[in-house]
Amino acid sequence: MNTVQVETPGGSYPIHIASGRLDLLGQSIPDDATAIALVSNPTVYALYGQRASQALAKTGKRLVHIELPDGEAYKNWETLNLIFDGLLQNRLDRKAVLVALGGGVIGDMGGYAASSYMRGIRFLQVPTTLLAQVDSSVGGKTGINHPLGKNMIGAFYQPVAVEIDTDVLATLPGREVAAGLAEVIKYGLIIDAKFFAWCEEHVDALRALDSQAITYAIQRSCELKAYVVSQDERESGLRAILNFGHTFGHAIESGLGYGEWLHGEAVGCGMVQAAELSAITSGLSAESVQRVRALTAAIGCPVRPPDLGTDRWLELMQVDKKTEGGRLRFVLIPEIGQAVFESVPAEALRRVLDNAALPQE
Ligand SMILES: NC(=O)c1ccc[n+]([C@@H]2O[C@H](COP(=O)([O-])OP(=O)(O)OC[C@H]3O[C@@H](n4cnc5c(N)ncnc54)[C@H](O)[C@@H]3O)[C@@H](O)[C@H]2O)c1
Ligand SMILES: O=C(O)C(=O)C[C@@H](O)[C@H](O)[C@H](O)COP(=O)(O)O
Ligand SMILES: [Zn+2]
Repeated sequence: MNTVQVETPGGSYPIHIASGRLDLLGQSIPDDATAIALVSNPTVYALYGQRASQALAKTGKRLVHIELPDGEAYKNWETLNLIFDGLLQNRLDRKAVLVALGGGVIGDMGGYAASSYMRGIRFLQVPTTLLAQVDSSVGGKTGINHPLGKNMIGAFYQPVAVEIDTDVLATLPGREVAAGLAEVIKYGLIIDAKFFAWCEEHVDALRALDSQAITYAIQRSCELKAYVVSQDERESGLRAILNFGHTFGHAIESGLGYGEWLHGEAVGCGMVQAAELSAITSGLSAESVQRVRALTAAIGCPVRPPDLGTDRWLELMQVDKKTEGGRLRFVLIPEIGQAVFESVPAEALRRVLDNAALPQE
């Protein structure tokens, strides 16, 4: 088993990465827990609910299951309330532990519910998508979407542990694998050029979920994310680099309606746009932009942005949480493996967005 440790003011916890972790979930439930709420959706529960329940039942604690509808379109207030309904109807107290079993949608909503139920109960992240294993389960960003903007309501709230069972990726659709790989290559682009080059070399193995390659990619991603969030839990500086490609990506997600493009697909395309912007404003070479575009396409993500129209793009991006005093700010990469956080001249941004309006080839 590989273990990566996260150390933040809001909590320190292990990320366990191995085959078969699902059968050992009970080990991560604190001894003084009074009950366990297993939160998942019908897709994940049908595949892994029984195994997770059996492992949790070994603690001897009362176990209740709370089922949420599946999909990004349901990452909202109404669904969040279903979690509170389930916790209250089952009379779970302050010493209960919430277990989020699923992808990033379940993890973000489960974590946010845990942050505010009775002003905070403990929670365990059990990520079952590649994206959730390499990114969303780590670092304590929790929350829901608003029709006017992505992840607009939420809290920083750290789990007690992250349990990553690499076996569960076997049932993941190819499109979801591609979406997860987008966040993997993001780490290479912002902080580890050697890892980016490794991803280029191993792209076929990664797409095929080759066990050695994917386990290394998960571990390296978790190490890099743990390093960043341990430095800056609440995004007062460094952590913003994890948002590379997201100003464009979140605009795609909310502009098209949540769920049409997967989060990882939108981020993949957004990283290509952010690389183009970096070439105009921050000296990224044309060859490096081409490497970003080629690897994004090779993992199976779209590289051609949807034509939202430049004005609509600008309106959608304005909602970004990094905006200060109406001024948009971007994570840019002067070279692969290095990131800076800056505002850009309006003209440079327009050039990138106007490109998004070119006719399809
Ligand atoms: N908190 C963070 O730091 C952070 C980071 C990145 C992304 N996010 C958020 O995460 C969400 C995206 O997460 P996601 O990509 O995991 O999407 P998701 O949670 O919607 O899961 C994708 C699909 O895969 C299914 N699924 C899950 N595990 C499966 C498995 N093992 N086999 C088969 N199907 C499975 C799900 O039911 C769902 O239909 C977005 O809302 C995004 O904003 C948060
Ligand atoms: O953990 C972070 O910090 C990130 O930015 C990771 C992103 O991949 C993730 O999509 C996150 O949810 C975006 O956060 P937001 O604050 O831009 O909504
Ligand atoms: Zn993301």
